[in-house]
Amino acid sequence: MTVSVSVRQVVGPEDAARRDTKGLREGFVIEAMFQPGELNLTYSHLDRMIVGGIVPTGERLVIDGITETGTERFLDRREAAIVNIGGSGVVSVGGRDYALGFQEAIYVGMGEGPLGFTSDDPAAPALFYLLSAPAHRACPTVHITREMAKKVHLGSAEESNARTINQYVHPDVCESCQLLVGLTMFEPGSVWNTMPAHVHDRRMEVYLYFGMQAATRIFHFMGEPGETRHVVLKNHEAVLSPGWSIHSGAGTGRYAFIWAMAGDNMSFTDMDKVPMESLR
Ligand SMILES: O=C(O)C(=O)C[C@H](O)C(=O)CO
Ligand SMILES: [Zn+2]
Repeated sequence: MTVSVSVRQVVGPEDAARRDTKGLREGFVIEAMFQPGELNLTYSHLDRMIVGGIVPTGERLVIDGITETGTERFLDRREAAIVNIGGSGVVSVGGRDYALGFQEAIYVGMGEGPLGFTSDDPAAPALFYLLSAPAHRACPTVHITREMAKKVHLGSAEESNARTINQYVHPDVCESCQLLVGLTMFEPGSVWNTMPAHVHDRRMEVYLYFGMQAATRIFHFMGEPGETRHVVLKNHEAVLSPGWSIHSGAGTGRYAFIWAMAGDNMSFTDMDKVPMESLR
């Protein structure tokens, strides 16, 4: 079993504004993360967030150590959150097993590990989405159910953006050092996320779009408010968002997404709203 790790360097706003579609995708989009039997990680230099897709279909997949962190064990100086967006499965943390159903999550504190991943049914495998950021203290490992998530209702049918933000890793749900993770779901017919748009230079963010039909596409908007660009994303593609970039999308059909942030604070509402007149 191999853990594949690709590294993404930081792209600045002037560079991003000059890139063509291919260049934007190379800098920001994470494709083909979820592959049967594979454990694929992307190490982003945006707040050193690691983003991964893990699909166990046979032997247990394990993350113990990766050379990119320069530590003996993966979580020696990191925390992690794992959300299951597939069939039921088990995440083992230092030998303790946690059964994770669809849209259940686990927060894993610094110093824990190794992390093991199995699916209950290899024909309907678990799809484990992993996020990990540097940590400075050991917070307790917590199994987070859908019911435990803090719910925030936003938007309206008139604005095509009625949605519920489920906050999984959030100070009101469980302790963490800098990770914030949640899952946003839409009312039928609502297609817009995060519009009006915002930026938060204090925290990077990464979106994973999922729950889509094969032909559904997300037009994901990024860039500085006065220099917006878009990338077209399909099911299970993720997009990195630096602090200077808006991160908003519209889907051609039903979808949901997982957002995750790391940076200087854990205040979800600390965001700079972008007036519509500023968008170009
Ligand atoms: O639907 C939304 O709006 C979101 O989910 C927004 C993200 O949570 C976000 O951008 C937090 O900063
Ligand atoms: Zn945001």
